[in-house]
Amino acid sequence: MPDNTLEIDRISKRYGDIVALDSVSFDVRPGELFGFVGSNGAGKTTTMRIALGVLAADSGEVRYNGHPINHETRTRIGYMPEERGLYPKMKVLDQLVYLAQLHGLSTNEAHKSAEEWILRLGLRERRGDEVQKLSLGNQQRVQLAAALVHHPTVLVLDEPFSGLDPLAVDVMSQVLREKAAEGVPVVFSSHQLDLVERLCDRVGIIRAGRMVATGTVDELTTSAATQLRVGAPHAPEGWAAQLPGVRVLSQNGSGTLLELTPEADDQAVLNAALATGPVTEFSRRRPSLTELFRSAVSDDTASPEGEARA
Ligand SMILES: Nc1ncnc2c1ncn2[C@@H]1O[C@H](COP(=O)(O)OP(=O)(O)OP(=O)(O)O)[C@@H](O)[C@H]1O
Repeated sequence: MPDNTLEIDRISKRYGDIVALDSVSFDVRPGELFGFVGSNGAGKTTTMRIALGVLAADSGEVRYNGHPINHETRTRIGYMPEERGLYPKMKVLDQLVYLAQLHGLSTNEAHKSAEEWILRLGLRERRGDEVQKLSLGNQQRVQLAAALVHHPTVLVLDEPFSGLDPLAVDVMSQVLREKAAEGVPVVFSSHQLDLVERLCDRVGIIRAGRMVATGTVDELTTSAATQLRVGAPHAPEGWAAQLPGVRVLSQNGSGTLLELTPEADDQAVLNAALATGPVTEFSRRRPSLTELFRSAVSDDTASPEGEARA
């Protein structure tokens, strides 16, 4: 798959007895924002470090533009490591210029790009400060600038939003959208699922080292079990419990929230509700990414590498 796609192809990694990754595969296409989500310890950082080439996989391959990642392609990746990787005693501008030059930019280009990102990320007042004297949020802005300063053609960002204030979240979101619009494949991990849902074109959910779902948020929520809210004020408790393919999620006051498998008959549910008296509400509701995530990471039957399922 050429055309600047980043391909993670069946990568596996063990740390001693711990299986950190078990045949993880997904693609990040040019111009796409891909959200990589999973619980603590699920394998996100390990995957991203392997994608960048700072950690070797036991098996599998990472390709960019159809070729295995090598030294040359590595310099074209903008990477934001989870553990952050700035020199604490170096000044912001000096640091960015140094990193840009390290990735092959000339002194002039490096200065120009560093100044541009300093302005863009609201760091003008801080450009002469040592990184260690900045607040954590500002250090993170510098870290983003460091990932972008050499004009990367791929972006791999490990939890770029953690610890940012709402304004910085907006700036970061805007920058990532712009990079994607320029045709850069962008993958980032995050625990902020509302943000991922809002921002990402596609999402991958990893659970205990295995991909359990990949797809657009729409695809994932459409293929998930449907939720149905039924307003039946006179319905006795447990009125829907025996209906085939139906699970009662909650019942209180006048409302019952049901989860329906694809085989369940919603008209049978409606008839059962009408048999109890008037029905004041009967509405389908798609689960949010957060709900989908909870069910994907807690569902023991989740099949690995399912496309558009959770
Ligand atoms: N250097 C290491 N040595 C041993 N085990 C490791 C090492 N690095 C990671 N692991 C283990 O590999 C698994 C995957 O860890 P990883 O850091 O990739 O998860 P993660 O999804 O990024 O988690 P988090 O959301 O907490 O950052 C975990 O069980 C972790 O304990």
